Amino acid sequence: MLQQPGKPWTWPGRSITRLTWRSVAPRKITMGVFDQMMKDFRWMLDVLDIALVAFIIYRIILLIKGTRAVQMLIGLAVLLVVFVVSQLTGLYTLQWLLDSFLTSIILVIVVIFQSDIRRALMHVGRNPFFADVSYREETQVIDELVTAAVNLANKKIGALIVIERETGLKGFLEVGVEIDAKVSSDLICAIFLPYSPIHDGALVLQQGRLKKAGCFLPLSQDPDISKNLGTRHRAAIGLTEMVDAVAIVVSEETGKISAVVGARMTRDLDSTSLRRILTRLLDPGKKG
Ligand SMILES: Nc1ncnc2c1ncn2[C@@H]1O[C@H](COP(=O)(O)OP(=O)(O)OP(=O)(O)O)[C@@H](O)[C@H]1O
Repeated sequence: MLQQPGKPWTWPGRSITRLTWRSVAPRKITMGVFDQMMKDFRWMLDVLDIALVAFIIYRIILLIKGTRAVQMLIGLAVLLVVFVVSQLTGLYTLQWLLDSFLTSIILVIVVIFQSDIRRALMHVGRNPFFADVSYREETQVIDELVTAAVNLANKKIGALIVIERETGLKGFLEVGVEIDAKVSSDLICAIFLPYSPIHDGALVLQQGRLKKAGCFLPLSQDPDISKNLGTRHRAAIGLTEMVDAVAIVVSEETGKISAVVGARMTRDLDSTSLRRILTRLLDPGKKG
């Protein structure tokens, strides 16, 4: 572009005025048509907008149903009601206090619900457990897991078995020992025998196979967990707070079998109830 003293900016051979008029005029017409279209179909966008927000709220409710997050949400709702009441009644100090708290509410929500948010975001990277396995093999895997858990429980041998579902477990497998074997109850029992060098830690299943043993999982920091539960159970809860995996825990102390998913533990299972839970959660026959 060139500029001579006292003259407008020019592109070689054209003045800016002409260039601007030519380019803007058709754009004005296009914008007019676009605006009109947006006005005509506004109701459609409104319906889409409401449907999307309803869907997001529905998914959030499904995600937090039955978790600690519900109690915290109720707590936040109570604070909101107190804030409105303090505004209506003119309780200025209380109003100021709650106002300062509620202005940073987004930050508070992110901190309180960090594990739920992490779990929801991780859901995006889908990686179904039975992606490359036939239906017959799928039910066989569940049978082998149930047999192993029952055998270990009968002998009061402690075990922690983690089954990956849609969320990848790669980040938790760094310290484990590679196995990559077909799922067999005998092999699972052998891994957890007290003299086995890899009996400590968790056995992890991925894509229908025994992938790694001796894996170290994050321990839950939840203060509400019963004091009777030690680190094996806490590790199962800790992992499932973060990912959608299923954990089977066999207690060395009591010989009881538990299944943990979404940080919720179902205790004292027998072979029938464990099979039912695994069949529901792993959903054999359904491909992702
Ligand atoms: N962070 C962890 N990740 C994986 N496995 C763990 C972890 N912490 C402990 N374990 C396993 O749990 C075992 C200790 O279990 P502990 O007795 O503390 O727990 P527990 O929940 O009381 O189980 P149990 O009822 O079997 O005694 C360890 O030997 C180890 O195999």
